[in-house]
Amino acid sequence: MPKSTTSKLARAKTIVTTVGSIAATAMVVRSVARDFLPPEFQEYLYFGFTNLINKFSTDLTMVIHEMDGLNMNEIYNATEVYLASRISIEIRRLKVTKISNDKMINVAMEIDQEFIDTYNGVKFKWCLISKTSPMREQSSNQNDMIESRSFELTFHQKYKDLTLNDYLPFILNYSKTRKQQDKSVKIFTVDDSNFPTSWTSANLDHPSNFATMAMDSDVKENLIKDLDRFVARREYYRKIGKAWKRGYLLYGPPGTGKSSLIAAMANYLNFDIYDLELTELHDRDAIEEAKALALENQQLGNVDLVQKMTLSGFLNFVDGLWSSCGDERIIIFTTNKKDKLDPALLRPGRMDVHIHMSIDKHSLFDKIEDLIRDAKIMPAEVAEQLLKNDDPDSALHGLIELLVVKRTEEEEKLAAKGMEQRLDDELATKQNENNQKD
Ligand SMILES: Nc1ncnc2c1ncn2[C@@H]1O[C@H](COP(=O)(O)OP(=O)(O)OP(=O)(O)O)[C@@H](O)[C@H]1O
Repeated sequence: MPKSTTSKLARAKTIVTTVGSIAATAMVVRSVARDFLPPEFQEYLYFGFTNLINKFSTDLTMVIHEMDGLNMNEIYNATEVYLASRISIEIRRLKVTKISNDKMINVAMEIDQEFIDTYNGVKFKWCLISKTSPMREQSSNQNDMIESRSFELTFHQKYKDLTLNDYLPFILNYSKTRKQQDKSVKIFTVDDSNFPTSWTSANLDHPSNFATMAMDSDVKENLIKDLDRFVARREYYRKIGKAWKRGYLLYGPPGTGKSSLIAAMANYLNFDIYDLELTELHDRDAIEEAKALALENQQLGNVDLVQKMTLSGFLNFVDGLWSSCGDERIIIFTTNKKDKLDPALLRPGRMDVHIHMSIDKHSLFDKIEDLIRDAKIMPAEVAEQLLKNDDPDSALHGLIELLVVKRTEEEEKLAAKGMEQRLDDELATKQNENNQKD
């Protein structure tokens, strides 16, 4: 190897070793300082050190604190979610958690770990920092400490606009979509037994989905298309200046699947349900509070319609829900008696899609009813035949064929019996005649 190359390599090796040992020393100093120095002095050292480095650096660091006063910082939460999905094997320490309703194990960055993310070809360095300081105001005990966490985001200062206008909004959007995908669907009901009225929640865990719903296949297909169109149209609603909301009315006799369809829609969209039974809200205050709660939280609301409220009171209630700003909301009204509702309620804008949940019979049911009366068949044989085919029409046609066979067999049996009887009768008559002759 030429001498110059060897010396260059040696120099590079020295630089790498030096940088490595400086980094290692900094880590050791940082943890020793945390263990032995008072927090105020740690802070002083930390800022002195970062100021010194900043004088020579072209980097910019943004600090994203977990809390802004008493409020959670949305960017901090979003960053946690985003980094959890991006952190790779380069990270040596990870935080692993699972809270009871979570579907999966959550992995997150641990304190003092660093991660380099690349976005649009630009490198962004993330580090999770934790600081403790005495709880002076809130606690009487001088030794009580409070922990505050923050992410530090470091990048070349020329990318400040890209970071604020593209990278951070991208992280916010990503985390929102991710949370939506990972969460369990919940059902919230109003608890007005206490004051103030509040929502109580439970996991929906309803097995209903579009595959299990027995309803007209065209109506089902149109409903799925309508929901898909609605959730994809955020920008469209904004452009035309309309609140991003859609109203559905499910009507039909009790037990025809209205509640099941709501569960199927919630499971399909992964939306929470806020269930408002207006009969259970007895006084005006409770209704007003339920409305306020719905405005804050509602994503997919089910309102059971009753006739107890005045029309103007009800319109006020519905329009209040509609006029709230915020993200996508679907409100589903259910009733057993659509004809009793005022047309003002039914107009598009309040209830955009009307779905009749009925006990309509399949066109082949009458034929089956006729055949089954005459055919001698056991219920287990009917069930066995229906299970042979997934397609309802083919399954019913199969059953009809089986019933025809059974009926023919029965007719043949009866005919044979009839013939036997006739022969017996004829024989008996002949014997009688012979006896009389004798
Ligand atoms: N069309 C349907 N498809 C699938 N299951 C149905 C259907 N209709 C009724 N069911 C079944 O019948 C039961 C009662 O249905 P559901 O509670 O959804 O009816 P509903 O119309 O909401 O009744 P109500 O008006 O009394 O609240 C559920 O367990 C559901 O599984």
